[in-house]
Amino acid sequence: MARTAVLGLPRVGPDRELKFALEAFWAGRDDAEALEATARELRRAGWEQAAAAGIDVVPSGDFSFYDQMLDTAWALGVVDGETLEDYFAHARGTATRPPLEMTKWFDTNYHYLVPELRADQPFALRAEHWTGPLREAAALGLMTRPVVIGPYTFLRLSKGTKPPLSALVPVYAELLRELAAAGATEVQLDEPGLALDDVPAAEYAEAFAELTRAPIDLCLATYFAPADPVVFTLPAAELHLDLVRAPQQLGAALRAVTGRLSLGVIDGRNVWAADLDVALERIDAAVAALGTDRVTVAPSCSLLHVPYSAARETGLDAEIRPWLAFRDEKLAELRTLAAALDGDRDALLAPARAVVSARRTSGHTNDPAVRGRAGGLSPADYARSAPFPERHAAQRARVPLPELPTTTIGSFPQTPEIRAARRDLKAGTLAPEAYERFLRAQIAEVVSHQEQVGLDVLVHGEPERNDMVEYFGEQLDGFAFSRFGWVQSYGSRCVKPPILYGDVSRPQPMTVRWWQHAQSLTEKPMKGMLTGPVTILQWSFVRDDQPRGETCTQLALAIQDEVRDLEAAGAFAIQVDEAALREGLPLRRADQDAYVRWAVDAFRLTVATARPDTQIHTHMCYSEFNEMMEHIVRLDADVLSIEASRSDMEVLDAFAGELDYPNEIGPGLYDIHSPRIPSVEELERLLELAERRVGRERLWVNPDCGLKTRGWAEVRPALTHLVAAAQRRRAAVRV
Ligand SMILES: Nc1nc2c(c(=O)[nH]1)N[C@@H](CNc1ccc(C(=O)N[C@@H](CCC(=O)N[C@@H](CCC(=O)N[C@@H](CCC(=O)O)C(=O)O)C(=O)O)C(=O)O)cc1)CN2
Ligand code: MET
Ligand SMILES: [Zn+2]
Repeated sequence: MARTAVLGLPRVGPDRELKFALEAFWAGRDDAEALEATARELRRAGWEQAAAAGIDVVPSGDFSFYDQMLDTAWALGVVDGETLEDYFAHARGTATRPPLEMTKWFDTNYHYLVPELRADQPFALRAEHWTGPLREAAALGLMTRPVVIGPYTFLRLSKGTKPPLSALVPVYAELLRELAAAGATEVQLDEPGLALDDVPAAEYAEAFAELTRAPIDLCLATYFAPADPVVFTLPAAELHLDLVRAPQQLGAALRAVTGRLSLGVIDGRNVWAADLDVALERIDAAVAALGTDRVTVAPSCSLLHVPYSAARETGLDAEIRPWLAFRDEKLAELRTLAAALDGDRDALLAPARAVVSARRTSGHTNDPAVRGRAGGLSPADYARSAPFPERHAAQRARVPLPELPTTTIGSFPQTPEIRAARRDLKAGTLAPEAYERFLRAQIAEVVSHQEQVGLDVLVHGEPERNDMVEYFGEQLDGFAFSRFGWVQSYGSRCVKPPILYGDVSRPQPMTVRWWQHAQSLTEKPMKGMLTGPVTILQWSFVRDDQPRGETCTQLALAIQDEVRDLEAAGAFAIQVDEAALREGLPLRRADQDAYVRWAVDAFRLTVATARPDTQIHTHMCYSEFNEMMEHIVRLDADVLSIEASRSDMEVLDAFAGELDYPNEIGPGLYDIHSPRIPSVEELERLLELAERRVGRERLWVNPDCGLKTRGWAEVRPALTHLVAAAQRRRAAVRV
């Protein structure tokens, strides 16, 4: 019999129990024992539910209080400490120590903490990080498979002067021996790093061979992209491949593997009920080549990236809900697939087939008006009507700004008061008119604060938005939104990605009335604030029945309608955030060009209709720009704000190099992810560095991202210092 396996489970809890337990612990409202108890309960529920769903191989050791990379660094002795407080200090920083850097986990919206290594890095194993949960599950009567981030992926995702792979082999070998001694018969080595370019194949093969000496089966798991072919030659007891992202690998794998093959046929990154016939075609091919005993049926990757239960979403359109599969439904799909291998296939598959065909033929997925508009686009529709120098002159003539204009990225603190008002609105205990009044008052406060501080280009603060993507998803046609569909973004922070199921259009203005209210309160220019098409696409669960580029064009046209309406209402500056542009980049170089082309085109299309004297801003965070400068140039935004604070303005080298980025640019002067308040002197120094790199004429002054996660106690002084630093630099001699 083919077996079923799961690579990892969601861990934040169906009602974000872990989030609330963490925040209670951090705030000192609960002790470590309470947090541990919540964690144990979440692990137990996850294991038991997976087992009850008929999953043969249930993972352990994938649970984390914050992040699995931090856990690995902790358990390998790369970061120090003893207590939970010590552990969280690495994640959140302390008064005296900054946290580890945080960045995107491959091309997902999950963030991991980046361990920093030294060439002579010592390692010291804390095997109990994995043996503990293994024994905990065993005590519940469940045999689990420990999940360990493999040595190559750990090394590749770390920073600093890295030791050679061979330096990690002894500590991993010791871990494998400990796991075997604790009763594990197999271990899942997660190596998504082997799905990136430039894998050192020979070095990896050598390290892997060394690890196979341990008395335990090694299940090597790759996902998110096609694995480097070296994996087919390794003596792994089992090899896992992501056949959703990279089905083309199957043929080569079937010819080459000597152990078991784990087929990632259920999408672990998206929420659609699977076409089980497509999955079975792959499973059948594997069974024919290897026999059932050597086949495992699994999701493509860990289920960390999907919510818990679609069945719970009773508020969804009754036509659409059956199209969805979250964790629970995916577990059931695995079970059905395994059963279908030697059961009555037609009977078993009938319900899933009905869903797939209903979705395919639904009127929801096909709006002729949207299709007509997208189909009628021509190259001229993707360009502003005047080149940057002309636009620049027209914009300065319309609104004179000082040198080094100051602004912010959009959001102001999402205070508990704001979140509570939204909760009360949803619960029906706050009337819509009262909520509206409350938000208008919030906006007035944000505007008055910015005037007091002396910023030049203001924002309304985004208090009406639960999230910069979800807010737009809720107002666009073609989207559904869940109630409980939370997915971990980092630490205790979660997002609820909207579900893009159909053709997208904008029935009515989404932000104009908030903008009008904000602008009515000030003489200063008020920026319109929109999320761009690529970021909406990237941070939503997106239909998989047409190319993402096509969906993105529809989004661009919908947001273009909003740009037009903001402009008509009188907005001088409109910001279209593309925070996720870089993150959407495919992992393999071979696929990157095509993506960047349509992604940049989508941005251009969104803002193309703006008049020359309308100033288009965009914002990007988490961006390594060096390898994509030409594309950033092609965005042709009038003003671009980017994250730069952590690198001492080094990012700006890319903008000052041979390309000589022509438009205006606002390097983020301080890191909003940290509660630290930057001093005037420090900001002034960074501004001077920036000036040296790109010149004063093109520079804007701003933080590196929105302020929504910060409190007012931090925001007030930080912005005051920012404006003071700009004033000092204006008065200083040009460098
Ligand atoms: N989609 C997306 N991806 C992104 C980012 C982003 O902003 N959005 N930024 C980066 C990641 N950064 C992030 C920064 C903050 C949060 C964040 O604050 N998330 C909130 C949830 C945001 C939200 O939707 N809030 C709802 C409130 C939902 C909620 O918790 N409601 C409570 C009640 C609220 C209360 O009483 O306090 C309930 O229902 O019980 C709202 O504002 O309306 C959280 O985890 O706490 C997430 C990601 C990259 N990826
Ligand atoms: C993650 S990018 C955030 C941009 C958004 N305008 C904000 O300020 O929150
Ligand atoms: Zn940002």
